[in-house]
Order: sequence, then C-alpha cells, then structure tokens
Amino acid sequence: MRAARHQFLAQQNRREPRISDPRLKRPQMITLKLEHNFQRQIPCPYISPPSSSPPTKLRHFFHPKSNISRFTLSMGNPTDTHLNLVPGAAGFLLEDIPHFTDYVHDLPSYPNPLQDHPAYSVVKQYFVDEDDTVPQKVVVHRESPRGVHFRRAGPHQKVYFKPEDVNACIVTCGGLCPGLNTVIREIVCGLHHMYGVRKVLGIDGGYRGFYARNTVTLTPKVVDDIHKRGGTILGTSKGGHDSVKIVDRIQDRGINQVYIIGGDGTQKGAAVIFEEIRRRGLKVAVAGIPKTIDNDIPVIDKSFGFDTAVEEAQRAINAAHVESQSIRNGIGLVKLMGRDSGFIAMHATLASRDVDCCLIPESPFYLEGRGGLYEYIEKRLRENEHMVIVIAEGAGQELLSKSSESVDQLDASGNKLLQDVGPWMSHKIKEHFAKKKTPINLKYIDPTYMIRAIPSIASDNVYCTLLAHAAVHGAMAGYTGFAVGPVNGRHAYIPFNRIIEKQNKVVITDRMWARLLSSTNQPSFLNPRHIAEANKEKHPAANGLLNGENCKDRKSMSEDNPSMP
Ligand SMILES: Nc1ncnc2c1ncn2[C@@H]1O[C@H](COP(=O)(O)OP(=O)(O)O)[C@@H](O)[C@H]1O
Ligand SMILES: O=P(O)(O)OC[C@H]1O[C@](O)(COP(=O)(O)O)[C@@H](O)[C@@H]1O
Ligand SMILES: [Mg+2]
Repeated sequence: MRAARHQFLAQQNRREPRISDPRLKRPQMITLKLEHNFQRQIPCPYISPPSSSPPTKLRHFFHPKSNISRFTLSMGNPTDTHLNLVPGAAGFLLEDIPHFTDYVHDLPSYPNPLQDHPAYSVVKQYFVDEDDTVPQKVVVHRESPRGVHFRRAGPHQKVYFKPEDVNACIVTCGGLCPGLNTVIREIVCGLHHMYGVRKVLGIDGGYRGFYARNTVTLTPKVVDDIHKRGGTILGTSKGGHDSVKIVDRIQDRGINQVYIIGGDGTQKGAAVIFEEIRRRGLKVAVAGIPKTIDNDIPVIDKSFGFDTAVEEAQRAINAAHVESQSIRNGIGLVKLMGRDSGFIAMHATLASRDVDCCLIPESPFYLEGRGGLYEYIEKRLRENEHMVIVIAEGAGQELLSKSSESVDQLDASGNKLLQDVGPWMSHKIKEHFAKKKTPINLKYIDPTYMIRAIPSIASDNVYCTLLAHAAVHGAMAGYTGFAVGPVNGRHAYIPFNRIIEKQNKVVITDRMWARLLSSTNQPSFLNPRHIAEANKEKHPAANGLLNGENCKDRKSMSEDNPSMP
C-alpha cells in the first residue's frame, strides 16, 4: 500500500475548556491546516492542550486504494502519545492504535494458527474484520454525528509472530485488585493454547522487577489454579518506573510482547515504555490491561475486580446494619475504597438498601447546620433509631485538611496520601452527640484491604479471561501501544492516551446518583442554585451523544457545587 506523507500543523482552539463550557458537550472541531491552503475539520472531542503546549505535529497518510485518510498527531508530551485518527463519513472518527507496520518496515505476516484450531475453526466469522469498530457512545440522536470509535478487539486473520519466536512477559503494578491472578493465568493459557507460544516470563515485583528482581517462568501448569487466590503471584510495587532501564532489559532479554496489568499510574508508565520502544524501532508489542478496584479508568465500561469488591462490601455493610439495628441509636459506619471516584461506595449502597447515607469524593458534604450531615443523622435516629453510613476513602478530604493542617505527602508512585476519613468521621459524630448529650452507639468497620485481597467472583473471572484474550490477540496481530477493555459491552483496543488522560468519576448530576439519593433519602448537600446550574448544562448536547460523560475532573465538580456553608 502506497502512503503519501505530508507534514502539517494543527491549528486548535487553545482556550482552556471549563466544565461549564458548552463545547465539552459536542465534539470540538480541530482544523487541520494542510498544504496548498487546503483545510479540513475533524471532530476531536477531547483534545484540549493547554496554551503552553508546543505546536501539535500532525502527519497525514492517504491510502488511495481504500480512499482512507489517517492522521497522526504528536502532542509534544511523552504521555500524550501519538494519536492515530481516521475520520470517516457522517462525523465518524476512529481513534486507532499503533501497529508494528507504522514504524518497522517489511515485516512478514503469517496466517493465524487459530484457523486450524479444533475449537475455534468451526466458529463462523471467528476473526474480526479489519474495519470493525466499536462506538464510544451508543445513545445518539437522529441527526447526530457518528462520533468516536475504537478498533474492535479479537483475533485477526494475519499475525506478525511465529509461535516459536514469541518471548512474552507479564508484569503487575500498583495496588492489589481481585482478578489479577486470573488475568495472568489467561494470558499464559491464551498464548499457549491458542497460539502455541511456549516462552512466557513473569516479572517479579512491578516495574522495578524488570531491572532489579528475578523473573519466573510461567507455564499453564504453574498458573493452573492461581485464579482461586487473591493478590498477584508476581508481586507488585509502587514507584521504580525507569523507562530507559526497563526497555534496556526488555531488549537484553529478547522480549517481544509485554503485558502490563495495572491502574492509571501503571498505564501512564506503559505509554512511556511504548514510546521508548517505538523510538528504538523495536518489534515489541506493549499491551495494557487496566486494573483498578476503584473503577476510575475512563472509556471502559468497568474495571475487573469492581464487581467482586461491591459484592464483598455487602458483608461489611450487613455487619454494620446488624450492629446498628441491635441497639438504640446505633450507627454503623463503613469505609470503602475509592480514592477519587466513589463507584464502589455508590454501587455497594444501591445494592444493599440498608444504607442511609453514602458519601463519595465527587459530592462535597458538610457536617454542621441546615442540610448538613449531623442534622440528617439526628433525623434518621429519631425516625428509625439506627442508621448505616458508607463513606469512600477519598470523601471529605477537604474537611479533614481544614481541621488537621497536614502537609501534602505522596506515595512512591506520586499519589497523594489520603488522610484516614473513617476514624475522623467516627470521632466527629461521637463528639457532636456527646456535646448534645445524646447517647449513641457507633461501630466503625474498615474492610478496605480485606475486600481487595480476595479472589475474584465468577463474573469477574469471565471478564478477566476476555481481557487477557483480547490483549493476546492484539499483540499477536502486531498491534501495540494499546489498552484493552469493553466499551458499551464490546471489547475494544483503546489508545493509551485515552485511558490516562482523565479519571472516570461518578457524575452527581446523572441518573445513577439520583437513584442513590432517592434510595437513601440523604440530603444532596447541594444548594438549589448549583443544582439548577448543573441541570442547565445537562440539556442534550448539540451532537446528541448523550451517554458516557463520566469524566469530569474533581476540581470542576467542586467548583460547580461549592455547597459548604
Ligand atoms: N506518570 C507516570 N509515569 C510513569 N510511570 C508511572 C507514572 N505514574 C505511576 N507510574 C508507575 O506505575 C506504577 C503503579 O502506579 P500506582 O499509582 O502505584 O498504581 P496504579 O497503576 O494502580 O495506579 C508504579 O511503579 C509507578 O512508578
Ligand atoms: O494502600 P495502597 O497500596 O497505597 O493502596 C491504596 C489505594 O489503592 C486503591 O485501592 C486502588 O488504587 P489503584 O487501583 O490506583 O492502585 C485505592 O482505592 C486506594 O487509595
Ligand atoms: Mg492509581
């Protein structure tokens, strides 16, 4: 295929978007200034570089046979990796992932061995079509553009590795999450059973394990029953990401497929590793499998281990309910994980129906005065003589820092260390009722590390299998620099930059949070003016792409809701 190359500059609207900016509700058009004064506009809903960023470099590849234009944008920032955009008719935009053939020339390809596999060869249309894509948003209006799409995950007709040439490795980084071992198992078994790959290494202890620790040989026998165990058999760590050292070791060991399982921090690290690999022109596939118990990774429907966490949280909530119910003025307080995103707390609350109040990082709350938490607790105790409160670990941090004047501390990976909201909340409630001379019985339960250390439940095991297989199929087909995950129920290959650019958050003006408020009857802690403003912004967007708008940044949400008295 002949590709004509031209270099262009993208002229973008450089005003910093605010959350109230109506432009966020429709795809921003970026104007591609092409040679010979030719201009073309393509929708680009999320590209919003700060005004200080260097000019975006844009390359255009035209494939005359298919009549397809492909644009790659390099954002000038190492984690804002190249964007690979393929615009189509009616506002269609494929955000594609890199492929070896983009930067390594004259690579041979081979027929996929699955075509002769007894289990798979009978499946009609087992291979995904090169043109299959998955839309990011499925609720659209009649006149709306087709919007952003991702490449559909799955086995491809052609592969770029012979089984005997594959030298794969797997690493797990960051915090634990139920299902890590299942993903490891299914990568090993998928490579072995589907593609006949025999060489798979486990990297011991996270990113630093590449250059400072030993490796373990992984075979289907070694990983046979690990999905029944919590944690990760490979160990994990924080910090220690050194892309040059890591890629040096990848090169020394002749590794050509790297499977990286981890959360937002890990995927940022994976993006940097991929860029270093591409810079060196290596035929090494880098595949990210997003892991986070908090469900804070954007674009994907949900992260593995999340359902397990919600299920396990029920046990703690039940215990809190039993304790509080058994005694007059009983209060059960349960802390759940959720550093910046309150999904576990929200879903555990909705599932339980015994919770009277759920507090999450996205919804600022206050204690004293009208509409405050103390007033609500008093009301519930009057009405019901007991109550259960669920609090996410990242909730109310601004109240704690006001009261403790602590300095900001970071963990080894650069995450802000949170103050422990559970004991603080417990103390504040006790203090309040002591002042009022009202006897209460508060039982505080912190099941956080117990929840994330358990093995995954059945549905998460199936999900982990699909993720692992999608990653294996993508790497074998020569794709690289991608993360896998379900988008509207279909597994897709997602460019790293989409996974790491922002966090998935509970949107407190969406229907799900409204369901929660109506199920608990708790105050919203918002004042009416700000609810009206938030609602105004919720009018159907000009593009009609209605769902999947979870990714507001925390600062903007709290600017929307400064409801502290
Ligand atoms: N911006 C970044 N660039 C490169 N590596 C990073 C970055 N952020 C985190 N990492 C690395 O990713 C790994 C896991 O990060 P961490 O934040 O602890 O967990 P998680 O991946 O679950 O969010 C650590 O080894 C850390 O050094
Ligand atoms: O105690 P650790 O290991 O630092 O982990 C605590 C953090 O890990 C989490 O469970 C999940 O975060 P990640 O998925 O980003 O690792 C958070 O809820 C929590 O704040
Ligand atoms: Mg993280």
